[in-house]
Amino acid sequence: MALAHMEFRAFVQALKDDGDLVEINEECDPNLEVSAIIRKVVEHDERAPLFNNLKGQNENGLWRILGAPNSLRSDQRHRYGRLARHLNLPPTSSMKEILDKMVSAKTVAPIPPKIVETGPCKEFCLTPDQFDLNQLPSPTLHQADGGKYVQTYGMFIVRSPDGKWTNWSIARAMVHDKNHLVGLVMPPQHIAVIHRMWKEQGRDMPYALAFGVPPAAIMAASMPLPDGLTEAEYIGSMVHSPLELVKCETNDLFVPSTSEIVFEGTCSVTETASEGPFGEMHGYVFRGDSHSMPVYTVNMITHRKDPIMPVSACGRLTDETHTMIGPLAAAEIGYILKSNGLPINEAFSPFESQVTWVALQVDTDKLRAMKTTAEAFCRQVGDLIFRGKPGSTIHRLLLVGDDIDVYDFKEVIWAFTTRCRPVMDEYSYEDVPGFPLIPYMGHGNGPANKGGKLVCDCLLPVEYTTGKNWEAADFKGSFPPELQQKVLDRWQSYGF
Ligand SMILES: Cc1cc2c3c(c1C)C(C)(C)C[C@@H](C(=O)Cc1ccccc1)N3c1c([nH]c(=O)[nH]c1=O)N2C[C@H](O)[C@H](O)[C@H](O)COP(=O)(O)O
Ligand SMILES: [K+]
Repeated sequence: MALAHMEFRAFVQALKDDGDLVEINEECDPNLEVSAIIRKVVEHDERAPLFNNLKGQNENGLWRILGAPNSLRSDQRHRYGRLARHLNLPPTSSMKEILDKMVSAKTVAPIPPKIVETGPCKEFCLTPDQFDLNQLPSPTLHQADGGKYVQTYGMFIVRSPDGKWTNWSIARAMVHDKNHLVGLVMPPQHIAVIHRMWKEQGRDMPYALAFGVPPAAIMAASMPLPDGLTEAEYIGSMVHSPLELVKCETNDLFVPSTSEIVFEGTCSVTETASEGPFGEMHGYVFRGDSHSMPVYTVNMITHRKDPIMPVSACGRLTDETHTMIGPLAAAEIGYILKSNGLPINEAFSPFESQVTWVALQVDTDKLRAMKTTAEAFCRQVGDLIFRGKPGSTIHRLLLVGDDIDVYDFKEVIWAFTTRCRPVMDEYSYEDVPGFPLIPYMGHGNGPANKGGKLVCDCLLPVEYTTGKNWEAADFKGSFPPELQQKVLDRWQSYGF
């Protein structure tokens, strides 16, 4: 058995070995029942459900469903265990260790993938006359959704017309008819950038949609890596070994050879259909919230025996749209700020902000050496992030001092509520792209796609000049270390 981060099926086995899997063998209905179970799981950080017996499975077991593939564990010591298993890290890894791993490949040479002749994903091949996406167990995830969102944790593979750039990303798609999907293709996402390139040439865009890819790959697919970067090479250097890819049957794209299921086809650059509404990552589904989006033709399905379809039933906390989209954007944002010489130690997107915020821990010694002002510094940070793609889903950047652990929301909200004077310490951005999925944008009072962003300065003025002039009125901040140690040593004997 391969390693969990390199093969999806090994990943599922690793969850089972961790006691982090519930195998449901009684028949479940992909119409809402499966998603209701997944929603209850992710709202309580329960074990991941593997649905082995779905209504609509075909004679070769196409398909089973793994719900909550990258959500949280209830045991605080293994809270991010499922994310860690995606990256071959110990299940006790912290979010910092996970995000550092995602950024680690930036400073090493890319390792190109290895092309292999065939692989498990080729065990079965179905032409359009042999499948009907409406008869297969495509799940309906929320009762108000506009369709069956079969694609929520698969990986789109698209390539620029000149062949130089192959992008891997997660973007949602729902069943349109027996062998068509309609999917969200939204600027500034790379799938939209590449789709535009094909549109300008008047040619439909070849795509592959691989489900149950190597977990390390799906993590990079969900990260806003630089334009032009081919994720396959990035992942290779991140895991220190080439990914094994196999050629599609109906186009020249390559997919991970151990993928559970592969849809191959072309994405129209002219034909659109109604996409949505969809129960989205900020926790809402608005009736009537549908838009014209490109139609994908499915020209072939290849798959393993008894394949597993991963499903992210997204919405309110805490599912893959929170554990991945925010944190991975924060990792890229932190990297951009550091590589521009700004004194940033850590970056994280708090789940409690519905991943609309990124908190940035500032190295205040280096900040003071800059002899800058709050306004100048905040504008420097805001201009770098809000005018770039990685910040596109983030609407608040919080600058906090070195005493604040950005991975702990209690710390972040304490600094925000006590050190950032509303309005005066906030620097607004109304002339930058906005994220329309956030309800106050897409269903609010202002333009859906523009503005509504802030840099919030949660550093007190002294932190820019002479340094912290306060002590925290708490156990660690207001008592001599030896007394703290004495109290800790005697805690039991006191009677606690
Ligand atoms: C982990 C996850 C991620 C996304 C999405 C979902 C999940 C589980 C689902 C499918 C559940 C929900 C869906 C969304 O509705 C959320 C969303 C997020 C960002 C932009 C639009 C929608 N979505 C998604 C997403 N990107 C989108 O372009 N339409 C999408 O449909 N993303 C984010 C996207 O993968 C990241 O932004 C990557 O950086 C994109 O790669 P690059 O373009 O940077 O190379
Ligand atoms: K990506």
